[in-house]
Amino acid sequence: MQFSSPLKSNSKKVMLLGSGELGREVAIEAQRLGLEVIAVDRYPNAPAHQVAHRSYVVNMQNRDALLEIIEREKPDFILPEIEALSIDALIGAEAKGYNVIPNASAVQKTMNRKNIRTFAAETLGLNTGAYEFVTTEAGLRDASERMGYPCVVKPVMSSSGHGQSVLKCKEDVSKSWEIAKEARGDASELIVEAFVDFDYEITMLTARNGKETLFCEPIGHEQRDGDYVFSWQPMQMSEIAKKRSQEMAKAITDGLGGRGLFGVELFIKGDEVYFSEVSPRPHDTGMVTLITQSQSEFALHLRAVLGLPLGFTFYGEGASAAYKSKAENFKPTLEIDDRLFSDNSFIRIFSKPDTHKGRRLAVALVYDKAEVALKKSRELIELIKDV
Ligand SMILES: Nc1ncnc2c1ncn2[C@@H]1O[C@H](COP(=O)(O)OP(=O)(O)OP(=O)(O)O)[C@@H](O)[C@H]1O
Ligand SMILES: NCC(=O)N[C@@H]1O[C@H](COP(=O)([O-])[O-])[C@@H](O)[C@H]1O
Ligand SMILES: [Mg+2]
Repeated sequence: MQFSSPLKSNSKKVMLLGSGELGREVAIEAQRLGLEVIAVDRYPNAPAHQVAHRSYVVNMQNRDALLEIIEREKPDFILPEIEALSIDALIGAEAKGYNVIPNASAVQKTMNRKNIRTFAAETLGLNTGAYEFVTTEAGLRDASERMGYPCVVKPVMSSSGHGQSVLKCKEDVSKSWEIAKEARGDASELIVEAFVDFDYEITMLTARNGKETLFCEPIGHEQRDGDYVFSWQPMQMSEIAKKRSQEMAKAITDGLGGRGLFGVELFIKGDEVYFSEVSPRPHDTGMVTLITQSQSEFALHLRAVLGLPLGFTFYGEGASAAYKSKAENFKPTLEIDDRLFSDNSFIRIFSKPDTHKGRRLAVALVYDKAEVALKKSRELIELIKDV
């Protein structure tokens, strides 16, 4: 394959739609391969804006605004980095011959929990917990009665736990309805899921380059309020659960098609595997691969997109811990203890231009036996403070 220099008439261009911490790592890997990087997001000075050749600020849910930037830049690859995008723009771009990663239909399915759940469970026949969709508070009340308590309520379009709640009893219905409404606006739907009492949950990073499918070692993770706080790799699993997880990851990624890396989220109970959801792009819990693999999930994403070989070396076990802001701040400043800068631990700061309570600002990475690394990352993350 030929690799040109950026900013030339024959440059290869990648356009990131979403320029957060995950996009920033993709942008850095793209720069390393001589690609020209265009970073788009809804606010200025987003993390990937700061390392791209050019950046744009636009309402990415506006079809015309997004298509205008695509037509102006004519990227070789369009890499969706978040879910909240105008799908009409992506379908339109694909129809005009643009290469949307992994493809517009996969983006459309995965951005909406109803689409991906019915595709996985009903079209592909993958094992999931019970689920129903509702559009009214009365519908939610009835569905949760049928489902039993606890059950999990989520807007069909949301991520990082926004609008999500666990319904523990009948009396929680109104509260859950309100929580979901705040995050979803008023036009959408909710999924009511039976609570899966799993032993542990994993992300199976799965890359497809058009010729082969490659799996990373399973990543274990811990979530709080629907958002990741700790992840470690590898997650110790029985051989049978690991094999079933890979089979499920293969089935869902084959079903979605296209090239790129996917984060397949699975719940494991004993040897039983439940499909939860899938990101058609690098996954936040996969930031641990920045320290465990010769080719991180971000590097593998680009290799897959470009159709390059997917090999990599697993350097060794490790863990990651997300640092979330404690307060609103227009000048985010972190006080980080020297103990984070050790032989086998370090920190990546995302450089977000402003922050609010709960916004993820940095990740601590520890290279050690997974159990030890996780314990250490729990301690180290406490040594960071908002100033
Ligand atoms: N049906 C369920 N039973 C038990 N736990 C659940 C269920 N659904 C979600 N959870 C828990 O909540 C977490 C977040 O759920 P989910 O992945 O669906 O939300 P999300 O907002 O898409 O998160 P992200 O964007 O960070 O992946 C899961 O990783 C899991 O820990
Ligand atoms: N689980 C999805 C996920 O981790 N997405 C990552 O968070 C950014 C948004 O952060 P922000 O809300 O702080 O702008 C996204 O741009 C992406 O990098
Ligand atoms: Mg998830």
